Amino acid sequence: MITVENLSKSFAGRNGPVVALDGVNLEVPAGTVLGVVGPTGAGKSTLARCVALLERPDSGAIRVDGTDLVSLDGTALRAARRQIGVVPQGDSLLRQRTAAGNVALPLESAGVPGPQRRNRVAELLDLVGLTDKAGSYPDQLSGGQRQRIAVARALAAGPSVLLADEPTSTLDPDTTGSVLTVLDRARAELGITVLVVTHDMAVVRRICDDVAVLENGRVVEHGRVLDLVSDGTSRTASSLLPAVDQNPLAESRFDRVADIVLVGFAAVGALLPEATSRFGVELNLLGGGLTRLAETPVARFRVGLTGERSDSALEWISDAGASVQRTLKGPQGVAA
Ligand SMILES: Nc1ncnc2c1ncn2[C@@H]1O[C@H](COP(=O)(O)OP(=O)(O)OP(=O)(O)O)[C@@H](O)[C@H]1O
Repeated sequence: MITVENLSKSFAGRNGPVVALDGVNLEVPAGTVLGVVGPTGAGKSTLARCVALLERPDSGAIRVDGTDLVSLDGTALRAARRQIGVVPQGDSLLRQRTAAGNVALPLESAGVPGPQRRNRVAELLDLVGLTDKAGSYPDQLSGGQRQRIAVARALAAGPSVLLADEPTSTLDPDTTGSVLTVLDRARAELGITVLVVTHDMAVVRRICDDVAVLENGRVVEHGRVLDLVSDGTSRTASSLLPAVDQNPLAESRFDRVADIVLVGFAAVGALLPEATSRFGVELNLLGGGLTRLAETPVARFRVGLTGERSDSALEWISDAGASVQRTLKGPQGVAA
């Protein structure tokens, strides 16, 4: 479990201090993945560097399993660092070492004896699916394979927390998938707590349980991904859900127009037709579609309803477990 309490950090800038983090509070439950997103300069990397103990915050606390890392120094700090594996931004492997040699590095530094080290490296290469690349040099690996080796190296010392700063930013969508699978396996098979900094909402969609949005050094939204997508006021929701094209002309033909979000719904296909027959309304799909958030199917549809009992139909859909967000009330276009 990682807890960040009131964390602040400024840097000296040409025109005075630059506030990178301004009273950040976050919690990452043990064995979950938190995605930290936000625009360029929001403070994401600074947060990751502070949690990795590569940067000292000006104030605040960073607790890993209850211990405040900020208050540590000397031997205690070195021991705490071993609890935190870091996948740095960009290409970070040593060119003159093989894949196995890169993974072995932290074990060599920790003085782990040869036979034990070899076993551990073999386990880690297996975890990231690159056993057959043990003897390859970084230049002989693809970008995605290099990142998977960087993840294996970050896991070598047996950390309880893994930090990954933009682990997929230089990769194409296919290769991104293989790196995300490895991060997901680290959480699922080793029970590691993962904090991943990213610009890419596909990373959040694929592996994150929770998401935190940083802007100007502050957390402006934080919560479970599956809760946020059902929250009509969430700014993260629209970038995670299937897009809906705006079509005011088509929408104006209906008595009611609503966005309906269904999370983990096995009967997505059945709910809307049932509302139609129960309430005698005409219900038309105007846009949206299906996606997956990690393993959970999620749908967002924009629907247009015509008929006297349109409101009752929407209420019934909501009672059945969907999030119903009214976007238009009546053909005159008065917002609800
Ligand atoms: N070492 C430093 N010295 C001076 N200013 C810094 C330093 N590191 C970060 N900053 C400033 O702190 C702010 C936050 O930077 P940070 O790199 O944490 O943002 P970010 O959200 O990770 O951005 P990006 O998405 O571009 O990586 C920015 O204004 C940045 O210029």
